Amino acid sequence: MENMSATKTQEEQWMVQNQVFRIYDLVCQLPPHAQSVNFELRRDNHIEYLIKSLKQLGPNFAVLDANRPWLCYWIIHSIALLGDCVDDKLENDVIEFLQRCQDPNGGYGGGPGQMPHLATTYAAINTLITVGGHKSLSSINREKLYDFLLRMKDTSGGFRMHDGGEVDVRACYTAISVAGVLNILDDRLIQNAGDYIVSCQTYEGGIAGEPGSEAHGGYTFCGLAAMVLINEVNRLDLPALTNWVVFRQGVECGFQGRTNKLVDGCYSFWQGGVAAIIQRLRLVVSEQMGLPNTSNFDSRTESDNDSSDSDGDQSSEGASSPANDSCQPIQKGKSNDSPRIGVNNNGYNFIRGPIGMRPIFNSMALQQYILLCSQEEAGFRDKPGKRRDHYHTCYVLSGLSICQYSNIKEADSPPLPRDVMGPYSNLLEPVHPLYNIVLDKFYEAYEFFARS
Ligand SMILES: CC(C)=CCC/C(C)=C/CC/C(C)=C/COP(=O)(O)OP(=O)(O)O
Ligand SMILES: [Zn+2]
Repeated sequence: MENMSATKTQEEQWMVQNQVFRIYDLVCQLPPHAQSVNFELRRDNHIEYLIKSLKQLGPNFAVLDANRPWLCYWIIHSIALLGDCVDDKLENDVIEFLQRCQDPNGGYGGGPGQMPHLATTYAAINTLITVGGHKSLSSINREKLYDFLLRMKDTSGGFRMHDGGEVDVRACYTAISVAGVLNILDDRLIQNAGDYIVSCQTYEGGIAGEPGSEAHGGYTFCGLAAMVLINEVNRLDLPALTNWVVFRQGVECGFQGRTNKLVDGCYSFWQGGVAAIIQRLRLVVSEQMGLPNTSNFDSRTESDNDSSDSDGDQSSEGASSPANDSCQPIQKGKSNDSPRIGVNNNGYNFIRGPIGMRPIFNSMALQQYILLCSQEEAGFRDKPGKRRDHYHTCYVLSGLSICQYSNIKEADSPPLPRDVMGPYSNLLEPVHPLYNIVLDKFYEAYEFFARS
């Protein structure tokens, strides 16, 4: 990768970007007639739709034949985001069904007896963690899963989706994500994975599925989250990535997945999640831009009227910093020789530390798109004119949660009412942005797998 040492041009670029967002804030301000618009989240309807869907599927979850663990994840995660859970019988059905998808040699297939696949493995693990409890968490055969992950490891450093399958950034993320959350991530799995992901960052700044392809929000999320989990995020060109993602929010207020394409509700998470991760990487971003760490590019304007949000947290961003895990000296494109201290921290410090940066996207505008354009009477969709589905319900709700918590400065602090579009009762559960698992469930799994 070309030498990206900080130049004035980059600083200028950043300032232009901020300026664009000032203008964007104005454009997206609600017009006077919008006072009467109903921004309420139809929580009860969504829960009813989701639980009904799960019940209708029966204990075999028999639709989308090769994607049944995904269906479990989309529905169970959505219900958890909405602050609810399913009854014991349904929970049990889910655990036992996923048990039947678990391959004797590790990993989960799309249905019972199907070949294990990294995507359905990720969906199954995230579902079981979201269900939580001893039966669910102990149903995962971590030893065999580790063997499966190692078998999927490719000589390039990346991973294959399944035996004989394609190598891409999705595979890197799903492998690293499940290994991280189950506390089985080690140097053998990590080896050269960063090289592969770095080779997928494009001239636009986003990350593509494979080297030479087009940058896309889905893959950018996967690549960035994986690089944080393996402590190598400083090898990505983060100013370029930031620049790319901020310009993916369209005039419709939703996000697009790639340049010149239409906005779509599901990118509220894929791109919104990227933004949420970058907000926790302030030290690395400022180092890469050649700005002093005391640079105050997250300060609020006076009109925000929040003096507690001055830069007084600078020192606390040290040892316990979320960015600390990833903040070795910058070696873009190069492998880090230093030991990976904290690699088995698995995203815990990342989420616990203070958040160093204000949102880099227009969170209120995205919430408007979600509540007015993506929300149906029950369930969520890509855009008006499209039909609701469980995938969009899951990722639109995940994106809404990201928006609502995008202005908090500390994990566990509740958002201010002014940062939640519509009534405060719209507030969802927070998610861990590296895994897209509801935070409480992540903590439960973190403790469970730290012990076992
Ligand atoms: C964890 C995991 C498995 C992540 C998957 C990430 C993800 C959503 C990747 C997107 C793949 C892709 C190129 C979609 C383009 O679809 P399109 O051409 O229909 O849409 P577009 O016009 O919006 O680009
Ligand atoms: Zn979509």
